[in-house]
Amino acid sequence: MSVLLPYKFDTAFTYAADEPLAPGTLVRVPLGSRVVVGAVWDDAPDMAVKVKPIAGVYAVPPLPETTRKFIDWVAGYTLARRGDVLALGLKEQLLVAPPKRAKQFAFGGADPALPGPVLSPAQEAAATALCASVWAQKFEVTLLDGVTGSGKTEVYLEAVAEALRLGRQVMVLLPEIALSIQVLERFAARFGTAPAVWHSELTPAHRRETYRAVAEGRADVVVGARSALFLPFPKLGLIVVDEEHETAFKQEDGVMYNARDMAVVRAKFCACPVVLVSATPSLESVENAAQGRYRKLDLPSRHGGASLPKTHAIDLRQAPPERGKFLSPRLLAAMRETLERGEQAMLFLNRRGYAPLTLCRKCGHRIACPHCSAWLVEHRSHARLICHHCGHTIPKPVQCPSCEAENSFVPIGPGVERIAEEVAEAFPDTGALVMASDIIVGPAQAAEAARRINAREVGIIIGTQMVAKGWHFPLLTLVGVVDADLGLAGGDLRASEHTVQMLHQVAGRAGRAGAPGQVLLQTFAPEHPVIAALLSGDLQEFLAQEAAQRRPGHWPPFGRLAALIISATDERMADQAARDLARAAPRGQGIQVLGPAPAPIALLRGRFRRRLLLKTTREIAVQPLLRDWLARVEVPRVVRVDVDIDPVSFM
Ligand SMILES: Nc1ncnc2c1ncn2[C@@H]1O[C@H](COP(=O)(O)OP(=O)(O)OP(=O)(O)O)[C@@H](O)[C@H]1O
Ligand SMILES: [Zn+2]
Repeated sequence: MSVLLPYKFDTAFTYAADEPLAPGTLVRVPLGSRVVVGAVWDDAPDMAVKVKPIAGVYAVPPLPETTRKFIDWVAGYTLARRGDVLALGLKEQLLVAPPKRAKQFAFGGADPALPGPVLSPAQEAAATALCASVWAQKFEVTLLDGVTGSGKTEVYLEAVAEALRLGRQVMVLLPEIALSIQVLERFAARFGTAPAVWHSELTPAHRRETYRAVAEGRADVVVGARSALFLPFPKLGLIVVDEEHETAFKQEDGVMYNARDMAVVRAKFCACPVVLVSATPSLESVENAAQGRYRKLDLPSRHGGASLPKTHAIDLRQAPPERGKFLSPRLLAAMRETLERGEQAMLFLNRRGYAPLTLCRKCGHRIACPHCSAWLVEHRSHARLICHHCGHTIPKPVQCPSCEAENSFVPIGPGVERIAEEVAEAFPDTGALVMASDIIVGPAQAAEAARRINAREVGIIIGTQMVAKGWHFPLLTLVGVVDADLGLAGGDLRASEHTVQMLHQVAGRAGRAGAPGQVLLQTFAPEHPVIAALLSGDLQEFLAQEAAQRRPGHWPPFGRLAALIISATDERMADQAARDLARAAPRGQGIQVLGPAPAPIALLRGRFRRRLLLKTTREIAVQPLLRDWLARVEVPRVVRVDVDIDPVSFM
């Protein structure tokens, strides 16, 4: 009998059992001197080896065949070891039996018969189409593309209700579930009970109970982060990926997978529909819809007659802020008017901390991280300088290590904390709230932030990307983007696309209820295509331009891309390995290898990093090329080669 272990092995091991066990059965098996968890797998056992007996069987339902096939497929696609993929959903701690007296708590019981809102004709049409797919129980991908505030959530909740009526389970993936308190509340309101949740901040006991409830089919609606994909649903009937364009769906370490794409694969194995939802869909999904691979449903207007916010640029070359400040007079005036009307304003700056750079004003020395090619970022809330890549932190130095001047360090540029300081000076009587991932940590704090905003204790919200998505604050009518040009620099393939998506999403928080919204973009480049797209609101035209730029060079989604990241603590070894790999690179029609080049973050956590990119035309699969390539080059053990299929980040 072969058993796959959730550790760094690609192959399943062979064990003996007294009686045959069904594939997927979760077992305890000896491994060296330990006893570990494993899953009976579908591979043929290796008869040549002397086998040990299994040590025990867990009283948990076996991993369904759809889950096992999915795990094998993800490993094959991402070039990860199968054991590492299995480990994304199976951990020993999850299987510990619950204490005898533990209360069978609250899973399932979502009631699809409770009434939803009365849908508009456009919403109704989309909901009916989705419900028909759910009812048919066959694989189909739908892109639900609707403007911000058009009621996409209400529409997919109807599809969830349909799956529940059929007795099926539903998986809803959200990019940042720990912060998605408002979405969870809407599920609870719609179905009379809170959904099961799955994310990294659950307590071990909560995880264990949730795992069991999913495996036993008791958890009917699971709202989760990307790792929910690997839960052992026995009767999955619908997958929803909300905010499908979000880069947070890409796991960047360990098994590098894109949960949006893998959700489509998961649905295929389960023969169920999958719905990708966004107001700013990715070029990938738009192209898939254009090619007829995905069905597209549109919601062209906001619910209840609310209009989309008007967007204007503030040209900082003509109307700069006061010296040493970051908010222009026009933005400050708009904030004042908004507050006077009893409405709320939001300032967006995608930079945590107080200042991104700290510099000695005597000698120009900048404080960098010793382990990364990055500056340390000052966080006044923590009274420290912090590396955003590795977490290295020091108190702000009193003396410059370079010229020994005292108290000579000055902050350069703004982070959200510095904007909050400026807001406090300009609006001393208005409650302000900073929302950033190091300040609002976890679901409880997110809920408290939402409560304070809704209770009007807060007039001005200052936030990073955390505030961009999903939130619905009825009184919020003004969004000010402090630095709309941030994110455009750098050669990232999708820099423009991602900037448009993020800024359009944050703009979409304004004017969602009665009062009209307005968006002000502070920029030095109002003529830039990204800013122009935001001003016109014509995202289709923008994506068409993006497509026209990417198509000729076979850049995704018009070709395939994989990255090799070569890293070592010794810079020369990283260079040597990168050169060796480059020399052995695959060649041929439709294949191109770029690099090696130092990665944009050339030093990360003490490792020097080099990158190679493999780009092919669409009809060429990159996995066999990569397998063959990596097998032909011997790389010293101390050099790590990470393979990133469909890279999202180019850092
Ligand atoms: N038919 C309806 N009846 C009553 N309220 C509705 C209806 N449709 C939408 N709403 C309300 O309008 C608001 C916006 O809807 P929803 O959040 O579903 O939009 P969305 O398209 O998911 O937004 P976004 O992409 O900006 O997050 C919500 O408060 C929602 O409850
Ligand atoms: Zn660092």
